[in-house]
Formats: sequence, structure tokens, C-alpha cells
Amino acid sequence: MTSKSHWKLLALALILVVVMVWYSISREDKYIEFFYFPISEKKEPCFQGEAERQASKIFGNRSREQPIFLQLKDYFWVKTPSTYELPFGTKGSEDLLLRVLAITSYSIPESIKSLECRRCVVVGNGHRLRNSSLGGVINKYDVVIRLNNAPVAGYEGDVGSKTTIRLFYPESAHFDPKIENNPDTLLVLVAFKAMDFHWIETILSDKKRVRKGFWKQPPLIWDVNPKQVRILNPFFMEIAADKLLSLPIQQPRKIKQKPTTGLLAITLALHLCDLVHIAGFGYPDASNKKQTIHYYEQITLKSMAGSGHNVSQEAIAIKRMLEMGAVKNLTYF
Ligand SMILES: CC(=O)N[C@H]1[C@H]([C@H](O)[C@H](O)CO)O[C@](OP(=O)(O)OC[C@H]2O[C@@H](n3ccc(N)nc3=O)[C@H](O)[C@@H]2O)(C(=O)O)C[C@@H]1O
Ligand SMILES: CC(=O)N[C@@H]1[C@@H](O[C@@H]2O[C@H](CO)[C@H](O)[C@H](O)[C@H]2O)[C@H](O)[C@@H](CO)O[C@H]1O
Repeated sequence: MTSKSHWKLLALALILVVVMVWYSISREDKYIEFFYFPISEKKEPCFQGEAERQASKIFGNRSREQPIFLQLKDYFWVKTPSTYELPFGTKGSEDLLLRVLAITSYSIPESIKSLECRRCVVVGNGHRLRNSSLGGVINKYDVVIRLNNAPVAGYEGDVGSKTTIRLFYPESAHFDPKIENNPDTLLVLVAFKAMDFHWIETILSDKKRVRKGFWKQPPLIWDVNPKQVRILNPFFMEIAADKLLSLPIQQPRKIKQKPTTGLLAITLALHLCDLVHIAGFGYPDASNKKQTIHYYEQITLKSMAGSGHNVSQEAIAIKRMLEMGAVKNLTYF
């Protein structure tokens, strides 16, 4: 090869790299995977109480006394008064809730309780997990928190196969609990409206299903053990909205502004764990209309219009938590 064609080849390669870098910036996730190297599989040192210390800086000390899951005794004997209605409190939904708490459970499993230091990872549903090869790293955490209908089957290499906790609501419960979870996965209901309690009651007690009152038809059959179901304390939704997003808690609007389930899960993890890592968080830029948002399906930001989320505000909140060291990110942000 002549030295002239050598230079031509080199110039072509350089142009290709420049185009790829430009494309990765403009299309966000599309090519960034090529430049992305997963972090080492070595376990991070874990310091007992560290996440709680960070949480108190963000959320204040009020959260220390709050149970993670709602308990029957607080509604059966004492009738805990709540200032807010769902999704920020339980005001007005107490009777339905009482029936659900009578058939479900509230304990934190011994396998989590007995850990000297709880290493947790919150797995968001973002597209940036695709081709991340983070499955092995994710599986090594003591507690793996997943969200909604995010699949593991077929994606084990990128997202792992362990699920300790899965947050869901009726409209997001379209997953096979046996295939996408482990036998002991805790299924944690995030209630947004009274009908959500009604749905779980009909499913678990095999009562007549109700079809009205949901923005999307929830499953009519859902094969789970009621003892694995927990009800998330709406207090965590309240503090995520208030302290992370500065949202008003009392909102007259029909579609309430609220944190995404992922941001809620990070809030929960900061109260349950000693070390909190996150992966798969981050939406494309609003101008990026073509970028798919999930690692498992082809939908864009358009699908979220009218869902009551402010993803740019959430990105600021997550960046703040990353900067102060409250959480660490396994993917890029
Ligand atoms: C159409 C629609 O309603 N989409 C909502 C979906 C949908 O209801 C479920 O997937 C069930 O099908 O649920 C949401 O979220 P979703 O289930 O998409 O994702 C779970 C959480 O992952 C984080 N995420 C996701 C994608 C992405 N590109 N970046 C991210 O950071 C977010 O923190 C997100 O919460 C939800 O519950 O929050 C929020 C979405 O608005
Ligand atoms: C697709 C959409 O915009 N749905 C909204 C629904 O938003 C979703 O609510 C979920 C809780 O049920 C969860 O917060 C999810 O992240 C949201 O995307 C609104 O809550 C609902 C209010 O009536 O209206 C639906 O159209």
C-alpha cells in the first residue's frame, strides 16, 4: 500500500470516529455502548448506616421512624391518621387498606435483616442497560430492586436474574410473577389510588374483578403468594415528591405531578440499605424523539406524555444525589 492510500485510510477512520461520537451525542444511547466499559465486579466497601446518614441530609430525620411497609396494627388498633390522600398518604382509603393488610404481610425478610451491611442496587428500566453486560455485577448485590414489568428472562446478561424487591402498581403488573422474579421476591405495591388496593384484594382473595377505574387494564389473573406482597408506605412518595422534586403535595389537578417509580425506589433504598447503587437511569433529551427509552421494548418519550412526571427535574435530583455520594451509578448519566 502506498503512503498516500495509507493517509486516506487513516483520514477515513478518523472521520468515522468523529461521526460516531457526534451520533452518540445526538442520539444519546445509540452508539455510546461502543465506548462504554462496565465497572469492575469487585465488591465496594460497605459502611453500616452510610445511606441513612446521606438520607437524613436529603430527607431530614422524620423518615427514621417510618416503617418501610404499611402494617396492619397501625390501621387495625390505632387507626393511624394520615394528612394526605394517595399517592402521598392513606387518608380516605383506610377501610380498603385494612382488608389488604389483613391478607398480606409487612415484615422485612430475615435474609435482608440479618445482613451486616446491605448492599443494594436499584435497576431502572432505561435503554442504557442494553448491551451493558452488567448482569453479573447486578447479581452480586444483596438486594436487587426492580421496577414495574421490567423483564429479566432473555436479558440476564445485561440486567441480571436476581430480584429481591419489585415495585409495581396494577397497571404495571403485566409480568409473569413466576418467570420474571425469584421464588422469594417481595412484590411491593405502590398505591396511587384507592382502586389499587381494591385490585390487589380481588386478585389475592379471588373476588370478582373490577375493570373500571384504571388508566390501563391491570391483569385479571396474577399468580402470587399473598405473603410475598407488601404495601409501600406512601410516606416515601411524599418525601420523594417534596424533598427531591419540590412538588406540592396537595394538588387539585386530575393528573397529579409525582415522582417516577424509579426515583421512589431510590428513596426507598436510601432508607432500607447501607449502600445504594443505581443502573439504567436516565431519559433521552426531550428533543430526541426517536430514541427508545426501555431496554426491552421500542417506545419513546412520547408514551410518557401526560403521565405527571418531570424527567428533567428528576435528572437534576439524581445528579445531586450522585454528586453528594449518596448513590453511585453503574451506567452513565
Ligand atoms: C406509558 C407509561 O405510563 N409509562 C410509565 C411506565 C409504565 O406505567 C410502566 O412501565 C408499566 O407499563 O412506568 C414508569 O416508568 P418505567 O416503567 O418506564 O421505568 C421504570 C423507572 O425507570 C427509570 N427510567 C426508565 C427509563 C429511562 N429511560 N430512564 C429511567 O430513568 C424511571 O425512574 C422509571 O420510573 C413509572 O412507573 O415510573 C413511568 C412511565 O411514565
Ligand atoms: C400513560 C399515562 O400517561 N398514564 C397516566 C397515568 O400515569 C402513570 O401513572 C402510574 C400510576 O398509576 C405511574 O405513576 C406512571 O409512572 C405514570 O406514567 C396517570 O397517573 C393517570 C391519572 O389518571 O392518567 C394516565 O393517563
